Amino acid sequence: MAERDPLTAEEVRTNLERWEGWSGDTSRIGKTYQLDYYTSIKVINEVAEAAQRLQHHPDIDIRWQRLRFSITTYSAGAVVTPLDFTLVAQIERIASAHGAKTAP
Ligand SMILES: C[C@H](O)[C@H](O)[C@H]1CNC2=NC(N)=NC(=O)C2=N1
Repeated sequence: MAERDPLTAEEVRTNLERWEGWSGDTSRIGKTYQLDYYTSIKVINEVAEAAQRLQHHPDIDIRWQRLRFSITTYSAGAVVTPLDFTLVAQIERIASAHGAKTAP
């Protein structure tokens, strides 16, 4: 299984179960955090560094008290791949280090 090979629906489901608040399907996965704007900017900066290292970049939506990441592998045809979950792990590490909670 190469990092940019499409995951099956079952593989996506199994991977999603490991990460609180992440949801999606074989096309895209995402999570919304409850986090203040200023701290979200710090999180985004660190996630951007991880994205550069991985050469894999999340779509990001930032609002006053919400920060949402949405991920797909465009180069594989906008499907979910193992690389997306590698990025999830990085986002979770950074977000939790800044006290981010799963949005209700
Ligand atoms: C060559 C490689 O596909 C591209 O450089 C990278 C860049 N970052 C990327 N980010 C995301 N989300 N999906 C991609 O397919 C992707 N491709």
